[in-house]
Amino acid sequence: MLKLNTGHQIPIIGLGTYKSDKGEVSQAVQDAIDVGYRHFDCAWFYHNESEVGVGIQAKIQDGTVKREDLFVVTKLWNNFHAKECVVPMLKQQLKSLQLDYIDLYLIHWPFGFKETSDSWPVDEGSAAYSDVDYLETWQGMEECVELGLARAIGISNFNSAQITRLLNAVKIKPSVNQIEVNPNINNKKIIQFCKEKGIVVTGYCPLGRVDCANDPDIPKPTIFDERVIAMAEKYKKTPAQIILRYLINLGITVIPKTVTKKRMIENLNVFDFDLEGEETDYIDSLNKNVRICSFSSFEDHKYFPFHLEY
Ligand SMILES: NC(=O)C1=CN([C@@H]2O[C@H](COP(=O)(O)OP(=O)(O)OC[C@H]3O[C@@H](n4cnc5c(N)ncnc54)[C@H](OP(=O)(O)O)[C@@H]3O)[C@@H](O)[C@H]2O)C=CC1
Ligand SMILES: O=C1CO[C@H](CO)[C@@H](O)[C@@H]1O
Repeated sequence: MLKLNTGHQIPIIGLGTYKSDKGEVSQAVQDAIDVGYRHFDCAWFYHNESEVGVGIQAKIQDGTVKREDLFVVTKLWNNFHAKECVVPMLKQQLKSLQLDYIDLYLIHWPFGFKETSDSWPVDEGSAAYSDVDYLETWQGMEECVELGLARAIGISNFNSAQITRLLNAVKIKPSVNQIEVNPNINNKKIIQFCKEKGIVVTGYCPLGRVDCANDPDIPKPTIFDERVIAMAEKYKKTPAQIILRYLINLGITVIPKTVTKKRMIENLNVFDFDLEGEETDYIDSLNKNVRICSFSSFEDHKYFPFHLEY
C-alpha cells in the first residue's frame, strides 16, 4: 500500500480495465477479487463501467469483500471539463459502478473536448476542442469531495508545469497523477517531481500494452527483451513479473490490465524476489522516452501536456 495525502491507502497493484470487453470484464473483476485484487482502475472512456460494477457488486453480495475493502478509481473524460459537468458525471459513473462513493476520481487528461457523448468529438473533420481551463474543472472535482462522492481526487497525464499551476490555485491538493510508466518511458523525472509534491504516481501501460506488440507505432514491450527474459529464468519468474517488480521499485503503483485469471495471479505475485542493482541499471537503460499514449494529434491543444520534457 502507498499512503495518499488524504491519509487513505492505495494498493500498489490494481487491475486495469481499458479494452476489457463488456462480455468478459464482470467475470474478470470477480476473478481478480477472488485472487486478491482490491484496486480497480476504470474510466467513462472505457465504456464498461456498468459491467465492472456488476462484477464488484457480485463479490460484495457473496460476502467475499466489503465496499470499504476496495479502492476503486475512475476518471472524468475530456468532454466534461466544464465545472458544472463534473458532479453530474461522477454521479452517473457511480450509478454505473453501483457505488455510492469513489475512492479516487481523476481528470483523465488536462485538455478538454467539446461537450458531446462521443468520446472523440469532431467538427468539420477536426477534433473538436474546448478550452475549459483544468483549474475550473478542478473546482468541480473539489465539489465531489465536499459532497462525499469522492474520497480523493487527482489528475492523469499532467506535466510538471500544469501540476505546479494546479497546486498554486487549489483548496484540495491532487492525491495521484496517473501517467504512462514502463521501461520504454520510465518517467523518473516526473515521478520524482510528484514525490516532492506529496503526489503518488500510478503507472499505466506498465507492460507496454502487450496486445499491441506488433503495432509499428508502438515501442516493443520490454517483456520481449532477451535480457529481461534471462532475468525471468534466473528468478523463476515471468518477464512480466520482472517488469512489474522494476516499476514498483520506482515507488509507484501500477495497474496492469488482464482478463486472464492466470495472469492476474502472476501480476500480483511480485513481492517474493528482488532485482540486483545491475539488473535495475539494465532495465533503466531501456528508457527511450517513447510513449504509447502520445496523443500527438492533439498537440495543438492549449493544454497538451507533452511539449515539456516532464
Ligand atoms: N490514464 C490514462 O490515460 C491511461 C490509463 N490506462 C489504464 O492502465 C491500464 C493498463 O494499461 P494497458 O494499456 O491496458 O496496458 P498493459 O501494459 O497493462 O497491457 C495490457 C495487455 O497485456 C496483457 N497482459 C497482462 N498481463 C500479462 C502477463 N503477465 N503476461 C503477458 N501479457 C499480459 C493483457 O492481455 P489479456 O487481458 O488478454 O490477458 C493485455 O493485452 C489500462 O487498462 C487502464 O486502466 C491505460 C492507458 C492510458
Ligand atoms: O485511458 C486511456 C486508454 O488508452 C487510450 C489510448 O490508447 C487513452 O486515450 C486513454 O487515456
